[in-house]
Amino acid sequence: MSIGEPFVQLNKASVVYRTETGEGRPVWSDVSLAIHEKEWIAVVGPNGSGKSTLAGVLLGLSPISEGTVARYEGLDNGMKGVLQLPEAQFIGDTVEDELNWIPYAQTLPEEARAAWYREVLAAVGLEISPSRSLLTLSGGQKQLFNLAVALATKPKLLVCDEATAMLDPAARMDVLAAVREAYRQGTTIVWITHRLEEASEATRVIGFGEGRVTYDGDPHLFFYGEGEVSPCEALGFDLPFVVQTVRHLREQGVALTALPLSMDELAEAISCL
Ligand SMILES: Nc1ncnc2c1ncn2[C@@H]1O[C@H](COP(=O)(O)OP(=O)(O)OP(=O)(O)O)[C@@H](O)[C@H]1O
Repeated sequence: MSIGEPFVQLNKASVVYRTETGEGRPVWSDVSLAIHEKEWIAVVGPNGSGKSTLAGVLLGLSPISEGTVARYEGLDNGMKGVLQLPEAQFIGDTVEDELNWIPYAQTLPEEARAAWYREVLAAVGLEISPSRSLLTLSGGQKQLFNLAVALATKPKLLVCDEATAMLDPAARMDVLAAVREAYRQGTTIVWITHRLEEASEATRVIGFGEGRVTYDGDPHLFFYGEGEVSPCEALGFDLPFVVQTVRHLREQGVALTALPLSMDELAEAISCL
């Protein structure tokens, strides 16, 4: 891979779905974007704005109607998706069946596998028996397991579509920790989410709305903006708690030198006052 060559590149891409009556319904059009190694991209936008469609296009599961999509050849099997219906992605019957499909599992001697299963499951905070039938897992457990399987393949590019949608707050923290660790180890992340606070660690935010990309750039600028209305608010979202707090502080005449996005960053900025 030459330096700067993107993993995936969309050029003037559009997606049109056919309706029941045969008409074309555009989801988004004229989308040009490139996903580079070492990025952590949060994709946000209202319901129906086409975020899952983007996931499908990136993963090569959905066709585009116009424009081009190019994928870096060296990605090979190094691209993984964690999609909204986890069970649709399972191929095995049990936890261990599913994990045994991963090529690395096949290099492990039988005696080493149990420890590896535990490690893979623990990465997302799952404590389930390897012999458990996948059908008996709860919705949240299926979602966690699907992510665990994707992470265990150590993908170069991981595309997650609402991977925390069914999770309780503690499990959500576990998932974010696991994704943070994968990112630290070199996995490029595309993170589609409705929870804006999950965009706080991203290196870039892409906002979808009104059938197009409305924002593509720095997360701080997305949330704080430059004018009265930030790009986040322009998409119809309430600002996350941390950003609202900074705004209130500003209104009280307290100006922070940093623009925090997470609670930890907010605490640090306040401690510097
Ligand atoms: N297979 C399909 N056939 C026809 N229309 C579709 C199909 N898949 C999605 N759509 C339509 O395309 C639009 C975008 O859907 P998509 O699921 O990509 O949005 P989204 O931003 O992920 O939404 P959400 O946040 O609700 O998950 C919606 O209007 C949806 O109804």
